[in-house]
Amino acid sequence: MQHDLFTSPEPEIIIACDGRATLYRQWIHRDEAANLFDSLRQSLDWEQTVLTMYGRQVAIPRLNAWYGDSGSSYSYSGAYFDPMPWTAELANLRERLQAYTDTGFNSVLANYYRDGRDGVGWHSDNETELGPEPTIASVSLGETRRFSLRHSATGKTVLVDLAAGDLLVMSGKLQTRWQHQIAKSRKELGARINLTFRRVGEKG
Ligand SMILES: O=C(O)CCC(=O)C(=O)O
Ligand SMILES: [Fe+2]
Repeated sequence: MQHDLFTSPEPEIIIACDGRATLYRQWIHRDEAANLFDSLRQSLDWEQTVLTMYGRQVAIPRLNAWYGDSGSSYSYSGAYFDPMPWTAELANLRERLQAYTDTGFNSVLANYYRDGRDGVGWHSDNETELGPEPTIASVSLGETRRFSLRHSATGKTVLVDLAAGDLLVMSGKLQTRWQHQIAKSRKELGARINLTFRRVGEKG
């Protein structure tokens, strides 16, 4: 059974004001996290998204892939994604996350940071399709990277290093009151995969 591949760590409350961020360190056991990283790196259909910004074509500094139920299409910084059907591994993770967080997820955005030069700039996951107070479950695999959260009104910043197997659950008003990023780094860093499970509303 898959059950012993997952742990039940004590939650660490990262943010409890103007939204919630809760960290479950090593939610996936180290060995299993390493296997999953290798497998997803090879099996997911990684794409280079190119956005049009101020009339120029800009390749975002990471690869990504979008999986989900059919109908859960999603726009992200002006790019449209139609999800690919769930792979067995992603479907299995979704099942575990749904049971663990008591939330329904219909899609997952996978990000692949090849090295320290890849990252994601300050943003909120506040697209209307996600609804006003989305619960987003973020699973990290591979290299440890620093995740920063910044409170929009006060500028208060909270830093958390996300390591292989860690689960971060963001909910409540977090996506309206806070922004987050994975800063680029000058350090020699290995590759990292992050999976953000989301619930996207059906579009009319
Ligand atoms: O890589 C991460 O930990 C965060 C990714 C993220 O913020 C996003 O996909 O919206
Ligand atoms: Fe995000």
